[in-house]
Amino acid sequence: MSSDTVISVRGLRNSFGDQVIHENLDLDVRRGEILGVVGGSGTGKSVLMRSIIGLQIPDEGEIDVLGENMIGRSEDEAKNIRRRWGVLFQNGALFSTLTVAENVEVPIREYFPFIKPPLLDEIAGYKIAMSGLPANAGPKYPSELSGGMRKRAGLARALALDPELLFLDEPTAGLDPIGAAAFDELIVGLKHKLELTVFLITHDLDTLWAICDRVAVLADQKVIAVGTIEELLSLDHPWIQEYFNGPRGRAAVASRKED
Ligand SMILES: Nc1ncnc2c1ncn2[C@@H]1O[C@H](COP(=O)(O)OP(=O)(O)OP(=O)(O)O)[C@@H](O)[C@H]1O
Repeated sequence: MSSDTVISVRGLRNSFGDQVIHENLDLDVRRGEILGVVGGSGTGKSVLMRSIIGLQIPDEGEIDVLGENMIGRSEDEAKNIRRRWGVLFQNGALFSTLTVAENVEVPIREYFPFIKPPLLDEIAGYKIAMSGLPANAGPKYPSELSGGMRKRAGLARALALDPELLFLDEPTAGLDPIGAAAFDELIVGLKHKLELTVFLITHDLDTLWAICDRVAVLADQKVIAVGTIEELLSLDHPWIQEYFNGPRGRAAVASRKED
C-alpha cells in the first residue's frame, strides 16, 4: 500500500444469506482526496463503508486503513484505529437523550476519560463551532434541531477526536439545495483546514460535481470505475451514462455553468 493510499480494499466479498452484495471488490482512496461513492440503491455503498470501518465482517478480502490491516484485529487494536476517523451516519445517529454538546463529548469521554469539564465543554464548543452551528446549539437536544442542524451536530461529533479520515453517508440527503450547497462548502473547508481524507457516499449530483476529486461507481457487486467525472463520462457503461448524462446529470452541469 503506497503512503498516498489511506484506504485499500482488495477482493472484498460480502453477502447476507444467499444475497451476494460484493464480489471481488477493489478500491483505493488517496490521501487528501474527497472520494464520492455512487451506485444504484442497494448496490452496497453503506455495506462497503461499514466493512471499511469494521462494523461488517466480510466473507473475504483485505482492508487496510491508514496503514493498518482491519481484518481480524482484537477489540483493543480496532479501538485504537477507530479513533483516527470520524463517521457521519445517514440519519445522524445522535443520542436523542443527550444534548448536542453531550453527544460530541461521548467519543472524547470514551478515549480520554481524564478530560473533565470545563475543558470537555470547551472542546465540544470548538467542534460545534467548526461545524457551523451557533454556540447556543450546544445545550439543545437533537429533537429541537432542524435536519440540517442535526447533520452538523453529527459532523461535530465525527470531528471530536481530530480525525484524519472522515466517512460521510449521504450527508446532504433531505437537505434543501441551499442547505446542501452550504454543507458541501463546509466539508471542503474542513478538508483543507484539517487535511482530511473524505469517503463520501452520495446520490447528490451537485455534490459530486462541486466537491469530489474522484468518484467510485458501484455496480455488478464491485467498483466498476473510479476517476474524475470527466473520466467517468468517457466510459461506455449504461448506468454511468444514464446517471451523469441523464436529465438530472445535465441539470447539475447546467446549474454549475450558471454559478
Ligand atoms: N444487516 C443486513 N442484513 C441483511 N441484508 C442487509 C443488511 N445490510 C444491508 N443489507 C442489504 O444489502 C444490500 C445493500 O445495502 P446498502 O445499504 O449497502 O445499499 P446502498 O447502496 O447504501 O443503498 P441506498 O443507496 O439505498 O442507501 C441491500 O439489499 C440491503 O437490503
